[in-house]
Amino acid sequence: MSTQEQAASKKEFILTCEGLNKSFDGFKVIDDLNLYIDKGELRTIIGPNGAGKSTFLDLITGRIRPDSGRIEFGPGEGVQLTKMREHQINRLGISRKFQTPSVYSDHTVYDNLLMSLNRNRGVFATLFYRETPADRERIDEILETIRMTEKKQLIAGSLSHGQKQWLEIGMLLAQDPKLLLVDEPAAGMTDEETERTGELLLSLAGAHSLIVIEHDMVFVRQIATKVTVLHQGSILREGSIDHVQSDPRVVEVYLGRQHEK
Ligand SMILES: Nc1ncnc2c1ncn2[C@@H]1O[C@H](COP(=O)(O)OP(=O)(O)OP(=O)(O)O)[C@@H](O)[C@H]1O
Repeated sequence: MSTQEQAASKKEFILTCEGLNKSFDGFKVIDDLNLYIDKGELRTIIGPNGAGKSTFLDLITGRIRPDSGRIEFGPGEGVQLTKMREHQINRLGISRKFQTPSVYSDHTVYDNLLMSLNRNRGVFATLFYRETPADRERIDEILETIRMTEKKQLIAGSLSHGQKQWLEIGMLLAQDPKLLLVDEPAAGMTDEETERTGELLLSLAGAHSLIVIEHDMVFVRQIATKVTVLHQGSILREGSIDHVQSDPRVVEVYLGRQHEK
């Protein structure tokens, strides 16, 4: 689809980024970026180190502000994110999962999910809160989604790296996000964990929209329907995994250099 066609069908997009720019100390990290994410889509973003992938997620979540450009969230006349604060953007339903898992190590898997479910109730209310049957049902549902029902009474600190990552994804799901931003989920995982993570992310698409940043091309192939290749802060190529993997420019600036790392 051309940029004009994309702009014309904007009503369907969960995220619309147009003319986005961001420099650090005069160095352009995001360069006139136009990027559109469909509602329910799982988009994978790849690209060399320093291409601006993490910066792009920072701009969406309000961690940093763009120098210029628009980021709209939601179909139709979306909400303009660029002037909002991080917690306001989070409350709209945009959640980010960083590379390192962050769970409450001394608590059980179940309690971690319960605490996430209660996050919006505030600390004081949470201290004295007893879960309702609806909460228990929701937690059971999430446990099933992340395939950790049998692990629910385990202390989170005793889980494997992969299990911690799935738990954290579950904790984000407890907040019912519309858009999930996931930073290198397969990093540090075994092949089996990587595959399960791919299955999990694929199962979330549709009901949620997802942007996944990843370097592991086996994993990208497993999850990717549409891949965006970011290079020097703008889109180098976009399309199916086969399309981008066979593109000489993508091979030149990224795939051909991966083994050098
Ligand atoms: N807060 C900051 N201040 C100054 N420079 C920054 C800041 N954040 C990022 N950069 C620079 O911006 C460029 C893009 O970084 P970014 O982390 O977005 O790349 P990336 O595509 O995520 O790379 P990687 O694959 O290595 O994570 C890099 O040159 C980085 O050093």
